[in-house]
Amino acid sequence: MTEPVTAVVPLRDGSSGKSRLAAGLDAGARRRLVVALARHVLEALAASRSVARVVVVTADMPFAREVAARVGSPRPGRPSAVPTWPRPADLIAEPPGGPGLNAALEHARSHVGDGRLLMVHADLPLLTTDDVDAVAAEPADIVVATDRHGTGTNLLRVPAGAPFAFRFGPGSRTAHETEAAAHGLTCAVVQRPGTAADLDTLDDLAELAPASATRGL
Ligand SMILES: Nc1nc2c(ncn2[C@@H]2O[C@H](COP(=O)(O)OP(=O)(O)OP(=O)(O)O)[C@@H](O)[C@H]2O)c(=O)[nH]1
Ligand SMILES: C=C(OP(=O)(O)O)C(=O)O
Repeated sequence: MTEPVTAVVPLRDGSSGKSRLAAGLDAGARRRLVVALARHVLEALAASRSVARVVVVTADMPFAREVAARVGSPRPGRPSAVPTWPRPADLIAEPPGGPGLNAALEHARSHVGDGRLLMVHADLPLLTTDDVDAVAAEPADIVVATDRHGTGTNLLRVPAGAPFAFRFGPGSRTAHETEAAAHGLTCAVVQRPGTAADLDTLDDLAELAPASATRGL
């Protein structure tokens, strides 16, 4: 039996995110996409056996509440991913004017207790419960689920109390491996279709558009 994780989902505000799509999608379309992607990720986490608690850390509480309220509700023509919503996400406000993703995750870590944390980006349209359970079960101290290029980090599992600094950003896969080694922690790198496909660019959108979380947008 896998020791459960607390999933931590960083969610940027409702207007500035997905800026790399601005050349092809207007602000309203980007917002709808961010909502659909985040909803998909939160539903996958909620339905995963290995997730005990879901936390969203955000600078935009009204937006996060709007996203969380849609989780588990039926979509027209599609069965609900979570027929009975088992665990609503807890929302944590990051400090105003905070310097970005790593600081937001650090803030979330200081608010959740012991155990194992699983940081999960909110832009993974193919993420499944099996993916989440596989990352949770990986036998290592640190688990990096890298992106399709093998250079980034889409999910990161850490022991809550470990002296491990988050290094999300360009080259974060290597940075996280280096950080693990510096603290004598074992590190596994995983790459599965559902964990590797993050939607950042217009090319990603074209490729992933038929996926469940982005279909029809
Ligand atoms: N709470 C919080 N989450 C963030 C922040 N920056 C990015 N995120 C989240 O981190 C994850 C990865 O985001 P990125 O792909 O780096 O950024 P993005 O806003 O989605 O897209 P770009 O604007 O194109 O970089 C997504 O879940 C974002 O919502 C931040 O400053 N605070
Ligand atoms: C933040 C990261 O990725 P992206 O901005 O591409 O989502 C990362 O890979 O560490």
